[in-house]
Amino acid sequence: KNWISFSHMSVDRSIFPFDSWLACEHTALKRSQLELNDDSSRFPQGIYSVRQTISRFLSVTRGVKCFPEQIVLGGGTQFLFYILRQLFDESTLYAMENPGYRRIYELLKMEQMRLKTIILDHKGISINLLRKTNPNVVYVTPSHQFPSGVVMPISRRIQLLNWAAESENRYIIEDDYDSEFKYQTDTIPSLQGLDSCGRVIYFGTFSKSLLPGLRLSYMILPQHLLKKYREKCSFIMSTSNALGQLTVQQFIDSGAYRKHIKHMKQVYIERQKKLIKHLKNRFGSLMTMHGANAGLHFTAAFDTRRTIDEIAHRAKSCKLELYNLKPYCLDGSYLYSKPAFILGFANLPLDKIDEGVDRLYYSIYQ
Ligand SMILES: Cc1ncc(COP(=O)(O)O)c(CN[C@H](CF)CCC(=O)O)c1O
Repeated sequence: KNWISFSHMSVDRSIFPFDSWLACEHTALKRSQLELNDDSSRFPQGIYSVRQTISRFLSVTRGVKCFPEQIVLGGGTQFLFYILRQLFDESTLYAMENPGYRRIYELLKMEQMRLKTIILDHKGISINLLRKTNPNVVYVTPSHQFPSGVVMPISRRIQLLNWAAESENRYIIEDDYDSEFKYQTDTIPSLQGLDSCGRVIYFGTFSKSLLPGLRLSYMILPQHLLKKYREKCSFIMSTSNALGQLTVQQFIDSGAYRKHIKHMKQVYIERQKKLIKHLKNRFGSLMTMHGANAGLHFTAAFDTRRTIDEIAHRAKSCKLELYNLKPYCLDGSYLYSKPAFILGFANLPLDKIDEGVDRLYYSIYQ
């Protein structure tokens, strides 16, 4: 039998419009030969006209307010984070959510940055603990907290912005990951769009809405950090390839992007609904779910005496690709009272859901 995947890592290539992507790449190649081979493609922030398209599209979809000049394109979120770090001095204290995005945690640790983790409550990062920790820079994922799936409500966003505005050297890094897919709640405006003091550094990526292999991500710097970036980092050449940038621009400007997101939402919402129905039928009160209001995964904790490792072993033996929350519990503390897992449905076709739930049941209870 074949593998069935609850992975949250990738998107479903079967619904990606490769034909229209190819047409956009063809147009980009024909139209933008200038940008492709002169030094504008090495511009550290990425091609200007691409940044104009992204700035327009973010203002419509996320209420982000920025000039193309404030956008820095890069080959991945981690790389942009690495660049951003150069703008702050060694004494900067960073804080991030726990559970949280381990790849950023490990990056800051590797750079020997001062780093504290802050646990969540049901509205996202705990404001009380944030005040106690008193960092200079706090990294949050408000759209669909990674990995717990909490959607940060407006009230908590305002509290966070007020915290940042209270003192000079305070910033919020808003990683707007997984912001394309909202279900029950309608779109909540970005922190960046609500910020009137220039304290929010906005991160975004095309890895979820297009393809992870594209490696095109972006950060938006407030004016005074942009000035510092240009003084310190403008010798670093662009790390996102020009053809990828120009193809994304064509894909967005032609309307194909909006159409693709709409299509993906329809497909994913149907899968999520069917998956949740089957899970509830099968597991009932043995399972508690969180974070299903948005994104391409939610989490589920199970009442069982089996350990996470035993469950992981059994899942593997029945060819079920299943990720648990242990790797995202930073600072070595497992934050859950029961075995908890990430249940992604981006790579789970409708006709595999039944079998997938059966294999999950086998892994945990049989
Ligand atoms: C919170 C968060 N911010 C950004 C990205 C995107 O980074 P990039 O493609 O480099 O732009 C991810 C990507 N997360 C992984 C892919 F889904 C899964 C988790 C894992 O890395 O283990 C992420 O979780």
